[in-house]
Amino acid sequence: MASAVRKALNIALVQMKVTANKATNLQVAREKVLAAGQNGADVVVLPECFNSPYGVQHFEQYAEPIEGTAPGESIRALSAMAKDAQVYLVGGTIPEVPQRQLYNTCPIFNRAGHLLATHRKVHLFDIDVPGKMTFRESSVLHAGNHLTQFTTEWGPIGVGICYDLRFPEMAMIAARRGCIAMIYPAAFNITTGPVFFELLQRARAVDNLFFVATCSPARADPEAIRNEGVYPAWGHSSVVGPVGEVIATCDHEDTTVVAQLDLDRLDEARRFYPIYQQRRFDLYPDVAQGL
Ligand SMILES: NC(=O)CC(=O)C(=O)O
Repeated sequence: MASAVRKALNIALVQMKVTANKATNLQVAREKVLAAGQNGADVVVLPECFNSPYGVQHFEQYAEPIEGTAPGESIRALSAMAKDAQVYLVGGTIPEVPQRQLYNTCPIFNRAGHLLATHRKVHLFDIDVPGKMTFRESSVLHAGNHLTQFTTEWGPIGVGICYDLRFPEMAMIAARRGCIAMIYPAAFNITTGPVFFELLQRARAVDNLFFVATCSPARADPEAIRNEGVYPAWGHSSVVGPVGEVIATCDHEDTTVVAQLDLDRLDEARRFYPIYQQRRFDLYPDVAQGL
């Protein structure tokens, strides 16, 4: 008898504290990914910049190659974690240096530890909110040039990184290519996080009637933020369902958020609100490009 297709997948978001010590970050990530796998996770997500502090002054020092014959230590460690935990691993992001140019890149592994895909942050985080938050990723990073999806037994899943969440086109194209979810390793901050983070996740979910999951670093200690200029991550890693409902979330502490993505929820939302059939691409053909 053919085995029934499972209609739900378990996801775990590892909101870990990131330090200046790469080896410690890799070890902490490993422990948490293995624990998530033991607790039944199918897909585990790490935060944006999980192996290095988040800041343009740090990227070069922590950067590694991802693809090719000599991947860096973070990639070897992530591959082993995915294999040992038997999970799909959306491996947060690391600063990537394929040759001379730097990227902020998310590597994605299957349960055997094979690299399935990489997503290079497409929209770089360049903002200036005077006196609160100035960040200019483009001063050292190059932008990625492709949209990313990977295949699972539940359906394809799209991947973006943090600032990519602000661009609805990316999630919409993923949805129209059949994705059941978008996953974003992210590091919003205490200026933009309270205003935008949940709102953007709920917007992307309800725009497309699919799941959205984000994974942030935990917030550093207040003294390190005040005295050493450490990036003040917002935290609040979350899973949002197809009608914009927050299924699981947290504050800014070191924790793992778990949730079930029940595909019946997605089918039901699309039955109740048939926007996929009702779109009028004849009136907005420029948005129809990109498939
Ligand atoms: N860190 C980011 O890429 C994005 C962010 O913090 C924001 O959009 O706000």
